[in-house]
Amino acid sequence: MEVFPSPLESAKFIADNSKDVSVDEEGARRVAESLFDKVSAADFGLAGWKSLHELNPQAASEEAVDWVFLVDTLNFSFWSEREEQKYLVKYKGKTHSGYWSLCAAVNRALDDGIPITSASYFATMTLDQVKHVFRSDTEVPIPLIEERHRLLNESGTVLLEKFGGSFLTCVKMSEKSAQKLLHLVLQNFPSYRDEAVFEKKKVSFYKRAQILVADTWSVLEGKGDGSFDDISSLTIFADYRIPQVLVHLKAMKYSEELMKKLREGTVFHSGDKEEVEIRGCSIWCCALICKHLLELYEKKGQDMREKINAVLLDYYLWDYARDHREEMKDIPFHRVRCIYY
Ligand SMILES: Nc1nc2c(c(CN[C@H]3C=C[C@H](O)[C@@H]3O)cn2[C@@H]2O[C@H](COP(=O)(O)O)[C@@H](O)[C@H]2O)c(=O)[nH]1
Repeated sequence: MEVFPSPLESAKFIADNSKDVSVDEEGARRVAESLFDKVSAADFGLAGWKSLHELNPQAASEEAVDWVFLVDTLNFSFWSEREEQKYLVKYKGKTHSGYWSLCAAVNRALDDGIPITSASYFATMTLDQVKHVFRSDTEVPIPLIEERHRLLNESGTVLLEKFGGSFLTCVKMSEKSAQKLLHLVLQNFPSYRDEAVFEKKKVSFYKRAQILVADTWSVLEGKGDGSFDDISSLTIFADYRIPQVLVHLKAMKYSEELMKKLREGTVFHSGDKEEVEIRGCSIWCCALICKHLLELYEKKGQDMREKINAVLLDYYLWDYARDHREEMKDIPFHRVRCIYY
């Protein structure tokens, strides 16, 4: 497998050479200050993954780990061309959109007795079965349904052939190292190789691979096979919501030219210069926010390295973006239709 620089090294290189996106160091510092009191709250930590999100598995079982693998294999591209016409899934009396619509559809299937999280099932699912499981409660189908079908078959087959059908087997092979698990996923599951070329250099983001490791850490509550001693080595997950919230919080800025393209709803392609700059600067910006937060606590004699890392900062910012849609509506998100985020 080709060797790419890590997402953090890539992000530094991109931020140093970016033309249309800039990280505002002062803005990042102000965001860190505004989060100072929040990071010590209980739901900022690992426990929030379950306590704040009813659709996430509440157990820490092998089945819960398989749920995480299935969901993160499909955890991409929920945005719709028009806000008023989008894929929605009704589940237990609530209507879910975006990422949560995926989780709702998975839980709906499980309640209906469809073993959607079992590799032996999704490795050989037909397109029609995938369409049924992920059927929409509006006229708008889930985006990229054919790609989702291909990824289910591909990743289910690898899971059966190499890991006995259980992602927990893969986790155990990582020997409690987040980086080892990240690289096992990249080596064995091609759809997770989220890479690009920028200014003639190879760069990586590994959004789904890193969130898979992070969600595995979360579902196992940071204990046992999920007690990754190097979880802080992960970066945030470069999706299309984190950039939006960083610009909203004035920690990152777009050029007038880029803002114009985004406002016009321009659809970019994976690897486009604008997309790479947005994603790389987002990762670098959050690394700075984490650094400033740790320094603020250090000044008070507190070592918060167990409580503050890019994973928990990401979860917080992503949930913030979800809860502040209205206030953020003037900040456009970048549109790329792809299987990476
Ligand atoms: N950076 C980052 N990106 C994330 C997530 C999640 C789900 N994680 C939740 C589960 C447990 C945690 O507690 C989180 O609350 C989904 N996404 C991405 O967002 C986009 C969907 O957005 P919307 O259309 O608004 O639903 C899409 O690219 C999807 O891949 C995250 O956590 N971080």
